[in-house]
Formats: sequence, C-alpha cells, structure tokens
Amino acid sequence: MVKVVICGAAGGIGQPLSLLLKQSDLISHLALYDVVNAAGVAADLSHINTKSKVTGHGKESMDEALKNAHTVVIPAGVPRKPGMTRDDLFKINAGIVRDLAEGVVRNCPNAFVLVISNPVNSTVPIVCEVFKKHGIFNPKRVFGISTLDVVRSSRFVSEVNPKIDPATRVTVVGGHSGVTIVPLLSKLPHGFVDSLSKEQLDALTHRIQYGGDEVVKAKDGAGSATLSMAYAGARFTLALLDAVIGGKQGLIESTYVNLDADPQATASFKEKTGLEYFAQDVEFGPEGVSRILPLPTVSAYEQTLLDNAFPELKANISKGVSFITESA
Ligand SMILES: NC(=O)C1=CN([C@@H]2O[C@H](COP(=O)(O)OP(=O)(O)OC[C@H]3O[C@@H](n4cnc5c(N)ncnc54)[C@H](O)[C@@H]3O)[C@@H](O)[C@H]2O)C=CC1
Ligand SMILES: O=C([O-])CC(=O)C(=O)O
Repeated sequence: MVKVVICGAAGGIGQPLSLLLKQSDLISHLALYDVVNAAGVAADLSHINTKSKVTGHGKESMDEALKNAHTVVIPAGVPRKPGMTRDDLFKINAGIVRDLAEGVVRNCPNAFVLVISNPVNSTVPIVCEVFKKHGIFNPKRVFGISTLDVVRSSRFVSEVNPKIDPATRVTVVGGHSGVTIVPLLSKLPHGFVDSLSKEQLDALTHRIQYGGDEVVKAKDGAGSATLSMAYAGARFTLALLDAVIGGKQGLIESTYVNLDADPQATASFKEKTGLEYFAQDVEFGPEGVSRILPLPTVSAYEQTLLDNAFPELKANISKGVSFITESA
C-alpha cells in the first residue's frame, strides 16, 4: 500500500501535480488534502481509470489525510505576486508548513516529505526542526524540491545551443531563490560554456536564477509557476518512488537537503561553509537519500556565484530554524 498525500492539492500546483501522479502505477492511494475544494478535485480525478484510489480531505481532516502516508508532497501556501521575493512568503507559509509537519509527526512519522512551498530555503529547515523537536528526524527522508531550476536550466541551455538536447540534465546547486540558485554550466558537453561570451553567460545564468520572476511577471498577479512546477514535482516524486519502491538504482536529482543525510560526503563542505542545508545532486536509494554526490570542481565564474549564494542561504536557513527553535 503506497499512500501519497498532496497537501495543497486544490491549488495551482496541486491540481496538475495530482493529475500527473494519478498516472503512476507505483501509487495505490492518492490522498488530496486542502483547506478548500479538496472533495471536488478528488471526485474529478477519481474517475480516471488508473490503479490508484483517490480520496479528498478538507480543512478538518488533515490527520485523516496524512494517516499512514508513505510520501507527503507539500505545495500548500501562498504564491508570489509581482514585486515580491520568495522570502516575502515566509510570514504566511512558515506557519502552514510547520502545521503540516506537526501533522506528519502525529500520523506518518516515517514518511518521505517533499517540500515545494516557498521559501524552500527556509521551509525545509522548518520541517526538519519540527521533526527534531519530536525526535523523529531522518535527514534521508526530507527534500526541498528544486527540480524546477534543473528543468529550466535544461530548457534554457537548449534554446541557446540547439545541439544540446533539452533533456540534458544540468547540475544546479545551492538553494531555490535568486542568487542561491547556482547552475554548473561548465559541466555541459560540446564546449558549451566556452562557446559563450561573458555577456551571454551572464544573461543565461541570470535567466536561470530569476526564471520564476518571468512567470510571476507574465501571470501579472495571478500567481507563479504552476504547470512547469507540477511537471518538475512529478518528475522528482516519481524518481524517488522508483528508487524506494521500484528498487531502481542510480537515479539522481538535484534537491535541497539537510547535509546530515550523508555526513561523510559533506563533512568538509559543512566545515568550510558552515551550511547545514544545500541543494546538490543526490542519488536515491531505498531509504531516500542514498548518497550526496561530491560537489564537482567548479569554474572561477561558478565559484563567484557560490560565494554570493552562501550568505543569503545561511540567513534563509537560520530564519527557518529559529522559527521553530525560538517559538514557545
Ligand atoms: N519549489 C518550487 O520550485 C516552487 C514553489 N512554488 C510555491 O508553491 C506554493 C504553492 O503555489 P501555488 O500552487 O501556485 O499556490 P495556490 O494558491 O494556487 O495553491 C496553494 C493551495 O494551498 C492551499 N492551502 C493553503 N493553506 C493550506 C493549509 N494550511 N493546508 C493545506 N492546504 C493549504 C490553498 O487552499 C491552495 O489551494 C507557493 O508557496 C509557491 O511559492 C511555486 C513554484 C515553484
Ligand atoms: O518564482 C516563484 O515564486 C515560484 C518558484 O519558486 C519558481 O517558479 O521557481
């Protein structure tokens, strides 16, 4: 029995994400939780003739939704409007994510938890701190979904150089906001980076780091990326399930994790940077994180991007941590 719960399932991301996950035979029960309209979305999806059962759970039924879940995906919360940063969402989304994490503690303490709600750089530490407080923290099972940064990088790179297939994976490290998003383009084939002028490389890097803003601006007050995020979220969730349930080996995705998920691999990085969380390529295994891949040798250009990312990332992490440790 593989029960996957989507928290925020009736939202802009939640609906298409639920639709994509409904297509997977790895899932036997898709439980849709939202404070509004969960029943309607569930009734609609439940008519699709794939294997999983679909149930809807409204405002008062969080515990019922989360009971014995295998995997919990969290796109609950408010999205940005033009002029806002992801950090501006902290005020509302921090409490939403904390309450959902408390629900996980009560109902499915061994679940894999996949966080989409922004600001991811802070909401993942919030989930981890709630779990630490209750003595159930397993860093191999909590993930910040930064896959959209990888998806965008692949797409934008292929637009700059049509020789590069849009399915080519780009390693993106750091975090999920502005300067903390660090694409390692020097690892791409066909001498990709060397073929670009400094201006072209700057423009491409900026487009990847601020891709979210393009969508926020185009939607003009009606929210942020939902469809591309649902695609990225489904890709991540299904890769994890393929490894955990399907036993597939060698599956790798960039994801924002607590570095204790692989203490040996990350000890010297942690000591050098003082960071407890970082997005990096992770290989999945039956326990979730099987290993965190070593940070590849980076170019001087990428080292500067990393140096710019570290202070902001550190501030985002401590904001999330103190939200839990300094509350009564
Ligand atoms: N990690 C990433 O790459 C990305 C993250 N996001 C983030 O995802 C979040 C959701 O975005 P959208 O789906 O566009 O927003 P939305 O407003 O369309 O949907 C959010 C849903 O969450 C529900 N919700 C609110 N409070 C809840 C609670 N306490 N429990 C359960 N459900 C609750 C709402 O009723 C709504 O249906 C935002 O924080 C956004 O910034 C968006 C795009 C990419
Ligand atoms: O930009 C936003 O607010 C939503 C998001 O995280 C993204 O599209 O990468």
